[in-house]
Amino acid sequence: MQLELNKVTKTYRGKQAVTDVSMRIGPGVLGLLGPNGAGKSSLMRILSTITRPTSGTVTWNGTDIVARPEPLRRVLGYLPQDFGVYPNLSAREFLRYLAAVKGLSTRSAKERVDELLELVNLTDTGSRPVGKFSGGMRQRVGIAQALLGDPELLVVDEPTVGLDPEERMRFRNLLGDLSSDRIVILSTHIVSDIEAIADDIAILTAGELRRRGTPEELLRSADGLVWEAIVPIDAVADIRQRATITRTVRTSQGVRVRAVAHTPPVPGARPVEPDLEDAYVSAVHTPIAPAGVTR
Ligand SMILES: Nc1ncnc2c1ncn2[C@@H]1O[C@H](COP(=O)(O)OP(=O)(O)OP(=O)(O)O)[C@@H](O)[C@H]1O
Repeated sequence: MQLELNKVTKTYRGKQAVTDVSMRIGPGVLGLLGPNGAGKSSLMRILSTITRPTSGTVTWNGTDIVARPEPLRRVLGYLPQDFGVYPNLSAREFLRYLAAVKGLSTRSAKERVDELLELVNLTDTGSRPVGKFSGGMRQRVGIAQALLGDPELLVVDEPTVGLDPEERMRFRNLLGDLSSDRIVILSTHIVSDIEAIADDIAILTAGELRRRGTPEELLRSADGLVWEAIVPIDAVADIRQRATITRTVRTSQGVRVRAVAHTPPVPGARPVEPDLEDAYVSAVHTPIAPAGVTR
């Protein structure tokens, strides 16, 4: 089970959305992290064979997915960012309909849909119209439809947008559970979405792969770049000129500022251990990946 990208580039009318991305992806959860407009959806649409790369190649177990998309499509589950439902159908009807479109026989569709409703915890609400579902419930229908064919490759594009904190957590756990025997690629701009479940993280900015590694490797890449200081409130704007602020907390002595920078952003700032959020910010704001971090 291996997906390999080699110098993948996507250009829309002269504008580059993805530039020269090369990665080898194996089983487990790959968290694709990047700010809005970084090219995550474009990359995921390419991996899902919805869009072709402008140049570069993608292979699935050695087979080029542009020249021969079928082997990948047979084992692919895809939850797009703008997943649409038929609001008047129940979750059960909707999933059975999609199973029929996928070519499952009526009998196996019935069994598979019941199994999936159970897996995403919608058995009790499976007969209600999807239009009446909360965002989290709809996303769970989305995951169920992506799992209809028991995919080896599951691609989910920003699945936690619009979910409340509890739904986010449930959704993350579900994706984590699904990753044991398949490749799960999950895109997000929120570090905490992938922190607990991704053993492999790729950070994309302005179409380019800035970092790739395990959470530990990414943390190491931000070593020596994270600072904390307590400053008067009117000094915060000044720090912002010299560093990327990742957090501010008001305290009785002033504002505790946490910032990413190559040098102390104010005299007396103390170096602190990076967390994944710091590592992400430093990757986005540091143009060149240190040696050894890009796989
Ligand atoms: N079909 C398209 N036509 C023209 N430009 C596009 C198209 N799709 C994406 N883009 C542009 O390509 C760049 C990357 O967009 P993409 O949607 O891939 O990024 P993203 O990281 O998924 O961001 P978001 O989370 O905001 O969707 C953006 O500048 C976007 O405007």
